[in-house]
Parts: sequence; structure tokens; C-alpha cells
Amino acid sequence: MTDHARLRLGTRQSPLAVAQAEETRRRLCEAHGWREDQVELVKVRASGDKIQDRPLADIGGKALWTRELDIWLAEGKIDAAVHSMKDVETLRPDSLTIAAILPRVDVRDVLIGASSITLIPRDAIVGTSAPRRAAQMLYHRPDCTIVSFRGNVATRLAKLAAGEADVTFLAAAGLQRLDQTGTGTPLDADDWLPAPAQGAIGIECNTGDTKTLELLNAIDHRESHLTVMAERALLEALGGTCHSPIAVLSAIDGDTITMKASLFSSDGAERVDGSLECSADALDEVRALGRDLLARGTPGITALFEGG
Ligand SMILES: NCc1[nH]cc(CCC(=O)O)c1CC(=O)O
Repeated sequence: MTDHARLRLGTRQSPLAVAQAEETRRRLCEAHGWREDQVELVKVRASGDKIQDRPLADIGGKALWTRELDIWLAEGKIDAAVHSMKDVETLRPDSLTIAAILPRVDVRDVLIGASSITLIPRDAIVGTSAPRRAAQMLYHRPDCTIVSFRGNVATRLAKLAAGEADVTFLAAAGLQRLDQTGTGTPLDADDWLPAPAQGAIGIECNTGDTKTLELLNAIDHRESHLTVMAERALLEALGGTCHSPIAVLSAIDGDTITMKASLFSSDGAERVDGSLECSADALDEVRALGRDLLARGTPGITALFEGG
């Protein structure tokens, strides 16, 4: 650590990841009265970024986004790591703690290439590698064909421009953080539920590192933390992986969480919905919703979660 740095913040190298790390640095400096150079950004190349040609679900899942940063934390080369919470595996080692969640921004998916789902031309090619987006699309538009579309935001926009697909999806949060808010059409989150924890930035540190835990606690946003944890509790109850088409959105008002969730079969032909309202600390009720969704699931849905 350079002698003036108070905290070494690890991040992946993609422009979105770096923008998220810069936001984290800005909030830390604001909370602690530090100069910008007192938070050192350490850019780490993640396996998920190295392998671009195959769907993430086939090559090791979300762990590929966190593996390198987990190791750098364990080896003490960084004090904290910044993640898109959407990309963080449901089960994390006890040695790591999600110490802060920043204020969640726009949770919606943005449709790029058409102004609404119904106005997408017949038999269109849809570029997405997210099982949830593929299943939602096929649920609404079974005429479409899904093609795999990996890569960072710029790469995916370039693939679309090159005609590899007619439409694609991006998270509004990612576009916002890259100053590209004018791009595409945001989809109403009530009809088109986002991924668990979409739009939330989380910062992890070593569980035993009380000093860093305390520094990060100062930038934790309680409401965002509680909704993200509730959505992750649902994933846990479902045994969900990134193979599983799970859509969920929760909101918090005071101490009350409301949640809407849908599970899909991979081909989008089957869907089961549920909702709940509970106290923010009653995550058992969220887990019960997960079990209820599975109990009501049709064969194409439950098959995806067996042994998950
Ligand atoms: N899976 C990649 C990923 N992880 C987080 C975001 C966007 C930011 C967020 O949702 O917090 C994206 C890009 C996308 O889905 O368009």
C-alpha cells in the first residue's frame, strides 16, 4: 500500500466495474473526509472477463466474477472488493462479509433495438446470455430466437450494431453508471421483473477485519442492504444458480418489505408467480415464499431447481 492510502479497493477491470469502484471511492472519501488518493483502486482481471465466448452458466457461473478478488482479499493484497451484487454467488464463504450496499439505482432492464416487447418484429433474434432474460422473452414472445451475447456493455452494443441480433437487454443501472441513460427503452419493473439484486453495488471485506468493516459501514445504505439481502434469501431458498430463470423485485417502506417473484422454465412456456409482504428482519417468510414457489412449480420449472 502506498503510505498515504487508507484503503485498497479491489475491482474488476471492465468500464462498468471501474465506474462502480469510483463511486465507492467517492462515497468513502465523502464519509471519512479523505482525499481521492487515499483510496487506492486495484484493478484485477477476473476469469469471467477472460472467457468471452461461452455462456457464463456453462463455464463456472458467478464465481468467475469474484474468484480473483476473493483470493486477493484472502492474501491481504486488497482491503475490500466492489461487486455488482447481481453477480455475487448466493453462498459466500464465512471468511467474507458483505459490509456495505450502496443506494440502489434503477433496477429495470432496458430493451435495446425496439421500443417495446410487443413491437419487436416477428421471429426476431434476441441476444442474451442470461437465462432469466431468455425465459422472460420467450414467455412473452415465443416466436423469438435467443442467441448467446456475452461481453461488457460496449461489446454487447457493438454486437447489436453489427447485426448479430435484432434486440438485446442491458441493466438500466449499468447504462446509468456509464452515462448512457438515453440508450434503449426501460421495461416497467412490475411486468418485467429484474434479476435478484440488480442495480445494487456491494462491498465485501474479510470478516475478521474490524477496521475495514467499520470504514465500510459508514457508506452502507440500510434500505438497499435489506432489499438485496431479502432477494438473496429467496435465491438461497430456491437453491438458485445462474442457470435458473429467477426474477424478483422487492421494495422497502420503513420496516416492511414487499416482494414479487417469478420462476420460469428455460423455454419460457411455464411461469409461477408469488408475492409477499413481511417485516424486513423476517427472512424466514422470504424463504417460505421460495418453498411455496417450488411447491407450485410445473415440471419444467422444478427440474431446474432440483439439487440446486
Ligand atoms: N451480468 C452482467 C452485469 N452485472 C451487473 C450489470 C449491470 C449493473 C447492475 O445490475 O447492478 C450487468 C450488465 C447487465 O446486466 O446489463
